[in-house]
Amino acid sequence: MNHPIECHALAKHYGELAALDGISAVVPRGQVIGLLGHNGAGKSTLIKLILGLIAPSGGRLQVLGQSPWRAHALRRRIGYLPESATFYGNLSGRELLDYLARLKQAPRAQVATLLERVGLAHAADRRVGTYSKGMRQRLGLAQALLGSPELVLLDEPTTGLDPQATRELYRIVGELRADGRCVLVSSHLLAELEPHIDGALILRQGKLLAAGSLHALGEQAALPAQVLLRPRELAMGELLARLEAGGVSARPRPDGRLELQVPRAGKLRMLRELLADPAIVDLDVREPTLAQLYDWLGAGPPSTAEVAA
Ligand SMILES: Nc1ncnc2c1ncn2[C@@H]1O[C@H](COP(=O)(O)OP(=O)(O)OP(=O)(O)O)[C@@H](O)[C@H]1O
Repeated sequence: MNHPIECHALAKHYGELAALDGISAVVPRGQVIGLLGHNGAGKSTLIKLILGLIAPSGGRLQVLGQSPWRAHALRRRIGYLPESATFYGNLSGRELLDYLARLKQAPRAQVATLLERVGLAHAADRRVGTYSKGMRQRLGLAQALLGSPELVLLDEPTTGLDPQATRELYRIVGELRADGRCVLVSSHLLAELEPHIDGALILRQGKLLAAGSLHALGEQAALPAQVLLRPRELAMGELLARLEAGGVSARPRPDGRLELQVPRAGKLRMLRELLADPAIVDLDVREPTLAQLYDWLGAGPPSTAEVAA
């Protein structure tokens, strides 16, 4: 069966500039995939190509089994929340969704359900012009879900949302995944995004730097785990000396704990030894984060020399 998004050597040029430079990847059904990259890496260009708003300069792109360029009927099967959604402020939330449901040929009955789902039922009959930024973002999510799209594209979806609304948004994203939809989320907030995605597409200067499940990318990077130790009272010096004698370098932290970088290969053996050490009263293990993986891949912005080249 086709994947919701499949691209091969996909390219988009603006004159001399390769905004996308030969991207090959698939985005599977029933998964939430992070679309990551620094400013100007090519994320919005990829989203516009998927939506069929711009034509590729080369390569092949299939979205829900067809080429998206000028495929107007395909857009009804895709939900899209733009980075800063602007709405006609004189309509109420309900009127606006009613109007968009008609445009998208979505069942009008979905309007009330979606307003409820994004937590806007109480404000459904208020003018959108009176909505807060977070409320407008929720309305944007509701319009993206009209017509029960198979593919949902969310561009920086938590901009302007408070922590509770952010949790609610990711709860809905989780429901979409459970329902077999495919969700592509573009974001710079790696720590916020990490618990909610199955995998990532990481772009840098128009090229695909990495693609795959977070687990597979983590295995590939083989970054060390971070271990935090709390020594028994007055045992810090004794513990540090013992670790150093064993060839382990530890960094004392301002919170009174010791931080160790433990290579994946010897992790279990080292943890067993640490657990048996009477000078340690508490121990935390932290796996490498998406942000560390991102740095390891060198996904940051280009240097001045690269820009000049
Ligand atoms: N219409 C256009 N004409 C010329 N250059 C463009 C156009 N659209 C995008 N670009 C360039 O293509 C490159 C990729 O831009 P794009 O908007 O896809 O990046 P992005 O990863 O979405 O960045 P951001 O995180 O800032 O939104 C950038 O160098 C940008 O200046």
